[in-house]
Amino acid sequence: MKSICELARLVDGAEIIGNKEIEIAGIEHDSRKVGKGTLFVCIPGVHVDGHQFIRQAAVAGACAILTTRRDVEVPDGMTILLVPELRAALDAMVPYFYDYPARSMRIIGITGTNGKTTTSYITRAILRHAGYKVGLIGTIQIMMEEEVFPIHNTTPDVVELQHTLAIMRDRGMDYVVMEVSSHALDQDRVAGIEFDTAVFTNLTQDHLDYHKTLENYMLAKAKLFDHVSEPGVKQGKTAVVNVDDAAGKTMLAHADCAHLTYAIRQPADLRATDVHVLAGGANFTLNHDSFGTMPLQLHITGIFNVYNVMSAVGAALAEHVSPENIAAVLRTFTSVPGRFELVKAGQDFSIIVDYAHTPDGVENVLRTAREIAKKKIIAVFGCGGDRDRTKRPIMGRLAAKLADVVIATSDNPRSEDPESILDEVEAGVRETIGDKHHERIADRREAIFRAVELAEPEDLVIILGKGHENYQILKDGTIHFDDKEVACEAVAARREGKGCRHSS
Ligand SMILES: CC(=O)N[C@H]1[C@@H](OP(=O)(O)OP(=O)(O)OC[C@H]2O[C@@H](n3ccc(=O)[nH]c3=O)[C@H](O)[C@@H]2O)O[C@H](CO)[C@@H](O)[C@@H]1O[C@H](C)C(=O)N[C@@H](C)C(=O)N[C@H](CCC(=O)O)C(=O)O
Ligand SMILES: Nc1ncnc2c1ncn2[C@@H]1O[C@H](COP(=O)(O)OP(=O)(O)OP(=O)(O)O)[C@@H](O)[C@H]1O
Ligand SMILES: N[C@H](CCC[C@H](N)C(=O)O)C(=O)O
Ligand SMILES: [Mg+2]
Repeated sequence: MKSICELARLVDGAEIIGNKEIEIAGIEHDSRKVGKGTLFVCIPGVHVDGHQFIRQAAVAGACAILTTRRDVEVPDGMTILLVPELRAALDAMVPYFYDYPARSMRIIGITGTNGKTTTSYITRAILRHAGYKVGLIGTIQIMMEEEVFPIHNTTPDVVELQHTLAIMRDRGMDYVVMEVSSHALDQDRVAGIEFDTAVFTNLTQDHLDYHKTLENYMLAKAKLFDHVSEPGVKQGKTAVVNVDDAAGKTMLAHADCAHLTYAIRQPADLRATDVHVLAGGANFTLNHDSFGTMPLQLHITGIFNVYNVMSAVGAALAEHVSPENIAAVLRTFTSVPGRFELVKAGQDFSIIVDYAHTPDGVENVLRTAREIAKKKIIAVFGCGGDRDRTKRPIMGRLAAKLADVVIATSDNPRSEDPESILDEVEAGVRETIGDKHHERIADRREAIFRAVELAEPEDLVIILGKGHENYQILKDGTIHFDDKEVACEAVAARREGKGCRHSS
């Protein structure tokens, strides 16, 4: 509980209209989450204006609203906390409301186009093996030790994030490992968080719909390193940076703290040498002054995962985890849901489900697939709607170049027409295809069934873009959809000589 006056004092120019004596029991910007004594934050969003939900919030128990609009109408008895700028007000008030939870735990933030989720899972495993209680916040879910909670954004907004951190603190987490998306950095969702270790994985094209240029996108990522540089209550902060990536330099330039660099191709503090990518994993040697050399046989494969391992090891070293604990986890770590995940349904060919949804992701994953494939690669992939359109033909080109059979399909079309997305994907496919086998099937289920139907013994069917997702977002709503489930159904249907429509 905090008094509304306390909250108002945090914001220059704030004014309380109505009862000044009220106590605030919670802060929410979603009317559906409001309870008794809540301060309801009215956000004019992209889709709807939060001011429309004031009455609903009042019925649900909200005692006050936070707004920038003096002319707003509220039910009798409701207090208005009027501020000049909403985001700045939230950034000041919400961490204060929860007593700055991030100050009581060590926080590891991971940014970069690809590899954040994978790095976060490996880091979590290492820290837990070292005996710490770990919270995780990222694309797939929120975790507090073994307990799992749903999540809607990779990095939640400041209201949900601070609330989550407060619960983690109250449950005694020593560490929080969190993915920090470029949207979150641009929108200050991580305000009030003092990071102990900030990790940069890589920067390649994505989200140009939002950031417009790669430069803006890079500078948004660099804000994580501005955060880690800010003076605060924490000691011993470190920036862990991939210096094989050209943007690594920019991240380091923003990081006024200790640096721990990692690379395969460049000189760096932490290096992987003698890298061999195999079907079931990758063998390499890790080199760092603190332990000399560490020979490893990973159970996850692809050069990109060697980089993800180095990000996680860099974070663990920055947090002074012993090399023995690190090695023990790397030798046993098997998978991250939906990332290069093998689907075993008794078939005589391989099926892999992967979350590659950027040009770099598609390229990395298909190159890895090529290294391990015994026969043909049949790739099923699409591009999300309401997202960076410029990546569509590029992903089409890469799939056509690196797979033997391409089946272009829908990812999450969201509000867009699936066929128009496919037109843009196909433009890239056609440029590159030569005489390769190419099909276009908008229905993702049919596309997966078709790939399975086409597969011959020892082929590799690779289904890209949706990984762990168990839904598909269509214009008319969201349906249950799970690539792994559908792939298993397709194998079963093929065995029984049935088609796609018979087994749903
Ligand atoms: C562009 C963007 O960042 N949009 C975010 C924004 O949504 P919005 O502006 O559309 O909000 P809105 O739906 O119009 O709602 C406005 C207000 O009305 C409220 N409302 C709405 C309905 C209702 O019944 N009652 C109610 O009170 C909402 O809670 C909100 O406060 O505010 C929402 C609440 O915080 C976010 O969930 C939403 O993220 C959307 C879902 C999104 O897709 N974001 C993507 C682009 C994103 O942020 N992605 C990155 C990951 C990228 C990566 O890892 O590659 C991420 O961190 O997830
Ligand atoms: N280090 C990497 N470099 C390039 N591609 C990668 C890397 N790690 C993973 N990938 C590819 O990107 C996909 C997504 O990986 P992951 O979920 O770890 O990334 P992410 O950064 O969390 O993505 P998102 O931004 O959607 O949350 C993987 O399924 C794989 O295809
Ligand atoms: N964090 C990414 C995830 C993309 C996943 C892909 N399946 C899609 O829907 O485009 C985004 O929101 O752009
Ligand atoms: Mg992620």
